[in-house]
Amino acid sequence: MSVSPRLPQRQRSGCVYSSIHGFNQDEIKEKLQAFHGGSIDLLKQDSGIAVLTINNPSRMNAFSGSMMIDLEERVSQLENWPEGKGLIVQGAAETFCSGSDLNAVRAISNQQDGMKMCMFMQNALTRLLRLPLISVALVEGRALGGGAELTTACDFRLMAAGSVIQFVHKHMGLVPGWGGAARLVHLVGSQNALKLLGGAVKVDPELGVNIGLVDGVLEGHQKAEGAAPLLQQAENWLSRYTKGPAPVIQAVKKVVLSGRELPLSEALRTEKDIFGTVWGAPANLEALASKSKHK
Ligand SMILES: CCCC(=O)SCCNC(=O)CCNC(=O)[C@H](O)C(C)(C)COP(=O)(O)OP(=O)(O)OC[C@H]1O[C@@H](n2cnc3c(N)ncnc32)[C@H](O)[C@@H]1OP(=O)(O)O
Repeated sequence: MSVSPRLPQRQRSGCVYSSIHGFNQDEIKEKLQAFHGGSIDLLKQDSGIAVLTINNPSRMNAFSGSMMIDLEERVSQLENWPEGKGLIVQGAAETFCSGSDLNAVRAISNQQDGMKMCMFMQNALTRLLRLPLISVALVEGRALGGGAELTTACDFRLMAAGSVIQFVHKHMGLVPGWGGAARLVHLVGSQNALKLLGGAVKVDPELGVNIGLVDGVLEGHQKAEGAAPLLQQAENWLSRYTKGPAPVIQAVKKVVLSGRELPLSEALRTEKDIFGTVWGAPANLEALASKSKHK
């Protein structure tokens, strides 16, 4: 999907890096493929809400190399989903994601491979954030390192009671490299981002809400007798924003995206173009014919 007609070429494809940056996707894919295990599973539902599951429970849902490739492929599938409106990103087996698979990290710890992996994941997560779907990370258990970065590649974050988001990079002698620092600054401001990264702070739901990282707290079964399953709670939470026809919901996401990423004049022109796709379109004409009141 092209984000908008006015984004620069490399943003139009959703990617940050291409061959002009010396990035060769096929080359790094071949390398990543050697580190297998786990999967990224995609379930597209009739409701227009898809569920993306990080699935590598024996390693606390750490990202193997093949899972990085899976992620990129799932994002491509979501970019080509005309009926899509929303996306929930969750981890399997009651935990979110413990970041990069440390076995793969050790094997590609040289400078060159590290840069390539970094560019690959930045591209994939930037495209995830730029999907014309309203996305939410459902954090249950731990979101560590790259897992914490992944949560920032969604529009919203929901945390189950007792969960933790932690940018542990400093403890690994690293900084975020999957775009998580840049996105974190946008979400919580540079002061809070500096505290979270500099202190490798454990963000619980209360702190997350206070600093604006987290948009809602869900009750786990353990806490609230009879509480709905977390995925159901997340779907209910998201459905208030995805109610309506897909072209309208996608247009909502696109105008916000252009406002977030583009300088004002460009964002305004892009908004005009996106407006043009919904003006006089079926949902608009239907609403006009029904003389709906907004009481
Ligand atoms: C730019 C990206 C930067 C990054 O993401 S760097 C990676 C950052 N993440 C980490 O350092 C996480 C390291 N892991 C941990 O701290 C702990 O395993 C963790 C997640 C708190 C869970 O602790 P526990 O509940 O005590 O469970 P455990 O340690 O026995 O783990 C269960 C099995 O999962 C494995 N595991 C967890 N995180 C992993 C990872 N990132 N890569 C590879 N394997 C990982 C862990 O080795 C263990 O496996 P095994 O049972 O010993 O075979």
